[in-house]
Amino acid sequence: MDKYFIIDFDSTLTRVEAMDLLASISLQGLPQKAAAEARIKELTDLGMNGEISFRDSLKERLLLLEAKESHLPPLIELLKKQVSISFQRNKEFFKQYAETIFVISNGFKEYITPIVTELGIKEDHIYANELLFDDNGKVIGFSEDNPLSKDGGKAEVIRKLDLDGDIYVIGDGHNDYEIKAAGLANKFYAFTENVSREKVMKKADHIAPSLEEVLFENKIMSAFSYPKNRIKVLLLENVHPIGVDLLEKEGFTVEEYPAGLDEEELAEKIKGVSILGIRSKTQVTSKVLENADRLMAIGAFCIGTNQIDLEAAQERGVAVFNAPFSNTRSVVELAIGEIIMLTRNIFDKAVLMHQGNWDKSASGSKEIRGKKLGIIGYGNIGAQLSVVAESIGLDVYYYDLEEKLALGNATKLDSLKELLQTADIISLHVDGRPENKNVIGEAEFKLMKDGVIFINLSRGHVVDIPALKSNIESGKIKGCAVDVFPEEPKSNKDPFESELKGLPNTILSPHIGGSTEEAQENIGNFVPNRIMEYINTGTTTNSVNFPNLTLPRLQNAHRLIHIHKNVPGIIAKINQLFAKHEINIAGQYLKTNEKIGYVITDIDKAYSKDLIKELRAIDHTIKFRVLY
Ligand SMILES: NC(=O)C1=CN([C@@H]2O[C@H](COP(=O)(O)OP(=O)(O)OC[C@H]3O[C@@H](n4cnc5c(N)ncnc54)[C@H](O)[C@@H]3O)[C@@H](O)[C@H]2O)C=CC1
Ligand SMILES: O=C(O)CCC(=O)C(=O)O
Repeated sequence: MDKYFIIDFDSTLTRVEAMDLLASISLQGLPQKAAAEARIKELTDLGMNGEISFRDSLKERLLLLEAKESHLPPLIELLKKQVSISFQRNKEFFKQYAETIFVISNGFKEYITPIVTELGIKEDHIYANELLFDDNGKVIGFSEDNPLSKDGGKAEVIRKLDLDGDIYVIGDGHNDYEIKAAGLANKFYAFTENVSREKVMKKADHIAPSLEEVLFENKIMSAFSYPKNRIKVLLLENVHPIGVDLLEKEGFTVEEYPAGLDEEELAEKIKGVSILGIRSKTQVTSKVLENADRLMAIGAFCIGTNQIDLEAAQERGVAVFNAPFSNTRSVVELAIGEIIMLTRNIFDKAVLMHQGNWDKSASGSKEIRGKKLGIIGYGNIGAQLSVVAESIGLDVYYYDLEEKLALGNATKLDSLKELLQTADIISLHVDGRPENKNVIGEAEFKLMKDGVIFINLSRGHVVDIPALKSNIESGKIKGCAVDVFPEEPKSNKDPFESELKGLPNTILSPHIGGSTEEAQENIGNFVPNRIMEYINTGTTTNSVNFPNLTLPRLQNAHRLIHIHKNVPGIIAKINQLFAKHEINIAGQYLKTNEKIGYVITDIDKAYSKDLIKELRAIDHTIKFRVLY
């Protein structure tokens, strides 16, 4: 049985309403332009929602237009650039199915024909209204004999076509739904790539945010192996709008949530989600991952990834990406600011001022020049702090578990003990790995100099809080800044509880070391791009738990992505299957880590479904997907 596709033009095949564009051309320079354009838009929407008769709406709109034949060529040029993105992507579909695709529109043939024939749609498969012109080329009306100039016209055209097969209507308006309502179509797809009309969507059999959705539903090969709108993205903790926008523009279905979620909530919410975006608060535990039935990637919109069970994610074939440098500078600037504030007792003095007390004295206030800054954890933040601190006169010492290049004049120390005994100011920049729990506790505070300044902008659990509190109270620590806490509120609405509240010369901040507009914008750009590269090409550059592979763009081939446990012989098995199915390998890329193997194979276009089944069935396969 043949499948016929009836496609609407305005706001479906093109991203715009052609009449709106025509109005902006024909009314150019006329005093009534703004008012006429607004009324045309209003009439279009009323017509699309079925709230006024179509013929009335068309008549009134044409009258407002002041259009001439000479306005058509520029209109056509503009419309050519406005073909809907997913239609542009799927030109192959229009060529292959030319015999069964019809465009039926209440717009006008004069501009529709040049646009849709370019896509490969046959001229005699275009049904639309026709303009009438006077001798001077002015538009004076439309052919009223044409059924498409009145309500129910689309149904009438289809009835006359008498198509023998299943009929699928793709459109954004009420008049498209009417074809189904008249019993003339098997399915009505509400096409929402350009506009979403609530009333129309409610009546649709299926919502199609892109043409791929329709093609996928009908098992027709499309530009993407899987419609992007079926990829559900869950973004928690107020990810920057740039990030949300990028993922939406890619065609994914994005759900946002302003706060973090606890384990139970996330374990429920994660079902059906393909991409999860979090910041530092949300714990992605193995329990959450057990329920993650469709998860492909996690984006940590921050630096730290200790909140994610990276090993469990890896074992389930879920790639994790973060933004390793996007907020580094912001943390460093806060550390520098706090070092100066604490060394000068500004925080306590400011509190006194707000209470009406004037305490002008130099006692206990010092310059930072020449003071010894001890950095624990000389990674990206520690090293950047080292450079900036040195440039304003601090004498830098550092300790790291790993061998790190000393920048500038910084002095590397061989033990934590040595660093604690040396520094006047200690700033903690270790990562949040579990082994770092209470890396600074009572014993470590004891080793510090009396009157030390202590700063923790890394993770809350790396410092023993009761020990910190008693050392501030005793005066051993003269000034302290803490930005991160073992327990942090899930959202801005939840209360903040900590033993550190109310202590002298202690700056508490709500985990905002990386919260600058610049950093959040950087992160909002960086992480979605890594995720999209992974989804679209398989590239894992910058993944924190997957073998890093940078792949070439896929050209005229299928890309098969196989993630498996790293046991001997898997590659041999994969390649035996290609040989058995006489598949030509265009390129193969492999990388492993301790736990998993990541193999990408580009093959010629043709392959059988059996090959895919057999590849999936190889023992120790974790995940498999096809890209084209
Ligand atoms: N407060 C905030 O808003 C922010 C906090 N952070 C935290 O800062 C941490 C550090 O960030 P980066 O410097 O970019 O990470 P990084 O991974 O580049 O550096 C961490 C360094 O700490 C070292 N290290 C780990 N444990 C250690 C230990 N026990 N003793 C000595 N050295 C140790 C590592 O070898 C590494 O060189 C992040 O993991 C994150 O938890 C990051 C950004 C913003
Ligand atoms: O801004 C955030 O949510 C987290 C910042 C942070 O701690 C990080 O980048 O690791």
